[in-house]
Amino acid sequence: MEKDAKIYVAGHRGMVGSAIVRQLEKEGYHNIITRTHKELNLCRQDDVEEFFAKEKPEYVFLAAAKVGGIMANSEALADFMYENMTLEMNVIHEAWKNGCKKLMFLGSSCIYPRMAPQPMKESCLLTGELEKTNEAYALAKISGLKYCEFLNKQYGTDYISVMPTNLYGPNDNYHPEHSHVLPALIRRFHEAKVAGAKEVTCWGTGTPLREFLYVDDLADACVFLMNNYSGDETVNLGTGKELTIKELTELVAKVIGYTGEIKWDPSKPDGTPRKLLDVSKLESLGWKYKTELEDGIRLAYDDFLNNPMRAER
Ligand SMILES: NC(=O)C1=CN([C@@H]2O[C@H](COP(=O)(O)OP(=O)(O)OC[C@H]3O[C@@H](n4cnc5c(N)ncnc54)[C@H](OP(=O)(O)O)[C@@H]3O)[C@@H](O)[C@H]2O)C=CC1
Ligand SMILES: C[C@H]1O[C@H](OP(=O)(O)OP(=O)(O)OC[C@H]2O[C@@H](n3cnc4c(=O)[nH]c(N)nc43)[C@H](O)[C@@H]2O)[C@@H](O)[C@@H](O)C1=O
Repeated sequence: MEKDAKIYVAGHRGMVGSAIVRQLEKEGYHNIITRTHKELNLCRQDDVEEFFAKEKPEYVFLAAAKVGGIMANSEALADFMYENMTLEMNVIHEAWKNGCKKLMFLGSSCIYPRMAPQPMKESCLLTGELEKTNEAYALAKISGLKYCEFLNKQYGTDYISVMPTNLYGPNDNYHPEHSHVLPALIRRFHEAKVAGAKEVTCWGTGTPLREFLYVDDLADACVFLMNNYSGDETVNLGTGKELTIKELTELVAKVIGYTGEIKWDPSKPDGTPRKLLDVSKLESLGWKYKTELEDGIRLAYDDFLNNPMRAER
């Protein structure tokens, strides 16, 4: 991307979109265009058509999506499918119709089969059944990835997709029920510490394994790949390291300084038992994460403390 290229970051007020804007600005890109959800609802085809025809961005980072943790996903399967499928088709299609040179579509590691061999390689896509708690979201993300691939094949575009592991960091969603596990734990342990609570209850059994990438590292990887990768196959974005949810709760409690007991509520879903990305393709392209999990949790906790409004979203 040329430093004065017109770059549209969709979803710039979200955790990932805001990190991509920060990274682009840090690297000297100065012609970034954005629209809030209120200004442009990406599910509305006519509005998206009008926006692209007028603005004609040269590059697009598609980081807008309906996003949520395990409960949000499993309780609203229809909404997660409809909104994600609609908005990504609208954006990718209009980008192509209006001559966008390169587009990056962001998916998620939940696109891979529930029982995929671990660590999961990009090539295991569509080789088995999906995890039921996020089946709708995964199907929408697989469709977006495939639409990019099919445009490349049929029309010779250079549209790429990346599949990040579980992310966390500044501008995360700290909603107590709808968020992902890391922001949920930051909020719950902080509130327990402030209230002097003797115990905190977390969801599921604590046995599932997860991998976490700090969002500023993710944004660095996205800009790097936009400049250094072309291809139909997606690229996994992660650290290649995992821990159990129980170990994660202990780490968050340590960072926050909560010393009470941690209990488990097995009536809440565990989700996929293990979800570790094979990051050898990413590393062979020349990129590796920088932020270790404990350091990243400290940074995320600072963000939580300094952005009280964010905690209420
Ligand atoms: N968070 C994570 O752990 C992971 C995220 N990802 C991917 O990263 C991307 C961004 O996620 P993240 O930043 O966490 O999510 P956020 O919820 O923080 O941000 C999503 C953004 O998209 C906007 N948006 C949603 N629907 C629409 C719409 N119809 N029209 C216009 N804007 C819309 C939201 O605006 P508003 O808030 O106003 O609705 C918000 O700014 C997604 O593609 C997601 O799949 C992948 C793996 C893990
Ligand atoms: C990014 C990814 O995110 C989702 O998949 P997930 O990894 O299962 O998501 P999660 O972060 O919500 O949970 C991870 C684990 O943590 C446990 N857990 C404990 N206590 C809390 C808790 O308080 N909140 C939450 N949310 N989980 C908790 C929880 O029971 C589970 O075992 C999908 O949306 C999927 O579509 C997707 O892309």
